[in-house]
Amino acid sequence: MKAVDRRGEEFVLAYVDTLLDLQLPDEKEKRKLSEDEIVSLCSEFLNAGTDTTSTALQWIMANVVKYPQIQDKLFEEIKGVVKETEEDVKEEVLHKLPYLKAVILEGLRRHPPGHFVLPHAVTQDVVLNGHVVPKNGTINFMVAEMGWDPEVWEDPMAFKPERFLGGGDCGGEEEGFDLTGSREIKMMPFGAGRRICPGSGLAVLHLEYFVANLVWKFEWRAVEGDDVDLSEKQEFTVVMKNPLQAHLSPRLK
Ligand code: HEM
Repeated sequence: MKAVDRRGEEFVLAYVDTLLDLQLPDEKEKRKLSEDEIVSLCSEFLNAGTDTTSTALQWIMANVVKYPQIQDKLFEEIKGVVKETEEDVKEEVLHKLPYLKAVILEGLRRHPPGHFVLPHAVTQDVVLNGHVVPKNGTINFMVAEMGWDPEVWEDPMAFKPERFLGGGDCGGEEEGFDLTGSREIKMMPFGAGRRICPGSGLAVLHLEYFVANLVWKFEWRAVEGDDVDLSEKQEFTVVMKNPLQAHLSPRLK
């Protein structure tokens, strides 16, 4: 846990350092950022980083509870690389858990916390599929719809982590699935291009780390008579309309 915390802390400090060095681009206004501006950027940064990650975590755990065979497979995979007496799944072993990575990617595809990115503007008139987008026009991207496109994804509304293991929709890409969209865009839960989420690496690390440890330490079961409901509700992010309820039993003796 400490190692992951430290990575988060280093990341935030590096971001604040960047802000302190930042010069506003307007020649007339060239100056360092004020204290208020830094506070507001830090607050934006913390908001952008916490609600998104915790929402994604809840959606992923909801599917882990709804589909016990996915949870069993995850547990078996972790058991293959972590000693039974070991209390934590350490950050260093996460790269040996491809099924865990597939579960996280499937969670971000099926339940992206943001169904849109932040508003963008075009810098010149653009014609897209016969439609003119005028200079300075605001545009956005339907992130969720991209991940649910039946022309790209087979049985898109099903939660099937296997599709990221090669041979499926993602066809065994050797370098792993391209979440940044630099090779091609099949889904973009973090956006794409110059304004892509700067916290995506940290977010995926957190999700892998938390899901691995939650499954390693506890057996998660649905509350009797309560089928996990995957209905959505729009808040700051798209959250579970009926938040996840589960019975947890410690696995470690
Ligand atoms: C699962 C977790 C997360 C998701 C799904 C997510 C998603 C996104 C998306 C879609 C954008 C907008 C990209 C665009 O407009 O093209 C964004 C921007 C941003 N995210 Fe994340 N994010 C997550 C976690 C984080 C974390 C952990 C941090 C920081 C620690 C963070 C910091 C930011 C910041 C500062 C921006 C604004 C970037 C800019 O405007 O240039 N995000 N994020």
